[in-house]
Amino acid sequence: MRRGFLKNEYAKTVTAKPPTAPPQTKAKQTKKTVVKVPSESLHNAEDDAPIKLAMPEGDIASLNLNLVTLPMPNFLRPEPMSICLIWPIQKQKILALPGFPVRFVPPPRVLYEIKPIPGAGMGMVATQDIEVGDLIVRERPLIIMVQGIPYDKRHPEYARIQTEMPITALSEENRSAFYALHNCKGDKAPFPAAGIIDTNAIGIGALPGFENDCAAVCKDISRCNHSCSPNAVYHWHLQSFSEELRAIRPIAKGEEIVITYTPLRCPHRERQASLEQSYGFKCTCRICSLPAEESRRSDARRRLLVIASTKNKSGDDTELKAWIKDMNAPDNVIIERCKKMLDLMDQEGWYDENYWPVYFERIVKAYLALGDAENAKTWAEKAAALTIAFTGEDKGWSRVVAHPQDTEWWNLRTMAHSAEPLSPI
Ligand SMILES: C[S@@+](CC[C@H](N)C(=O)[O-])C[C@H]1O[C@@H](n2cnc3c(N)ncnc32)[C@H](O)[C@@H]1O
Repeated sequence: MRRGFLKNEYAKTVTAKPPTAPPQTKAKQTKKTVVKVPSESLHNAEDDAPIKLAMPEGDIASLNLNLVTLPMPNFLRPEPMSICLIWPIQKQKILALPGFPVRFVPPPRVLYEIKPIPGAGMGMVATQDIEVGDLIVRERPLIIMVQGIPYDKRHPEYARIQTEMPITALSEENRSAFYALHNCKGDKAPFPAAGIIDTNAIGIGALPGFENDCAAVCKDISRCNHSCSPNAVYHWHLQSFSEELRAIRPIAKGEEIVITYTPLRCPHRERQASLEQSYGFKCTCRICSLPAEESRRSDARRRLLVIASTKNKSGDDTELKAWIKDMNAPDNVIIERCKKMLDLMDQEGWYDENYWPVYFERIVKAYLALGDAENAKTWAEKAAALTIAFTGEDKGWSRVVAHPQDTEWWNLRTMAHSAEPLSPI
């Protein structure tokens, strides 16, 4: 589960496009700033086009990887650092990023503890109530490396030396923290560090300069256990060179903080097989513990969400625009349909970044088009919290909360209808 980090496209203002409006509204129009309702998929390509290096399959270790401390020790501003095993070009590109690095600021409050979880080793547990979007952890990873290095089959000895290099370079405290992490591969791993990396590494996507994904091992985030109804999600923030973990559902004090290790769109049986094979455990989360009939319903709900996502795309306003003009369509038709989809997500406890944004976007736009500021704000607030949870930024939702009347959707349906000629008596 890996997302690119997005540029804030929505912070900029644009000149108002005059809506189709009755004459009296037109007369009052002045040029004003229009607030945009965010409507972009949360997925995005990396800004920086990676350079393609000719890399023979399975021959990773023979190439010239460098051991680098990033962001770069600054003795005037001591901060945690990550030991990285990356290509020289990546180091150059990262250090050349404008404004890099953004200062590392730890979360204002400690919201969790790491403690034993029955049947699941250690895990992360909330020590306070946590709201959607709240920052739970911000961490500079212990180590970062190009994926696949420990398992270079053509040069197994060299692979071991390379993998252990960044671990050797860690401080004694961090090295102990690394070796204290769980190794679900046991003797099946070619060497212990490979098993620990395999069990705990988090995908952070490609770093600038090279197209292959990198993986990070973190002291605390790597302690999060799995659930098929996760209440938290992590994302990589390149500018501060840190991994953030945020809540995607309210988490009560004492509740375990859980993420997903596997694609949640897959049916129960496939999820179980993948977790067993890659992480050596049988998932007993709420969804995986459902009786057979209920479990089939859960699979069907997930399938429905996947199918619906192929038809409903963020930023596609065709349906909304047709509804705005259609006098015969009920006011709540789009809102109710979208709420049903969100209800399926609630039942599953599964908020997938590919699925929820489009429904929030449509609900907010529909309420705006109806001139219902209160409901538009309530839903835009929820969308802001979830967007922050997945990306660390609100992407412009807070502006919609603050200025619903200044959005380009405001009152569109109401105006379209009041502009209709009266039907003859
Ligand atoms: C990244 S580690 C998570 C932290 C780990 N529990 C520990 O003690 O350090 C992944 C391992 O945790 C265990 N684990 C994670 N989620 C689990 C779950 N839902 N049920 C049982 N074991 C789980 C498995 O042993 C898995 O290989």
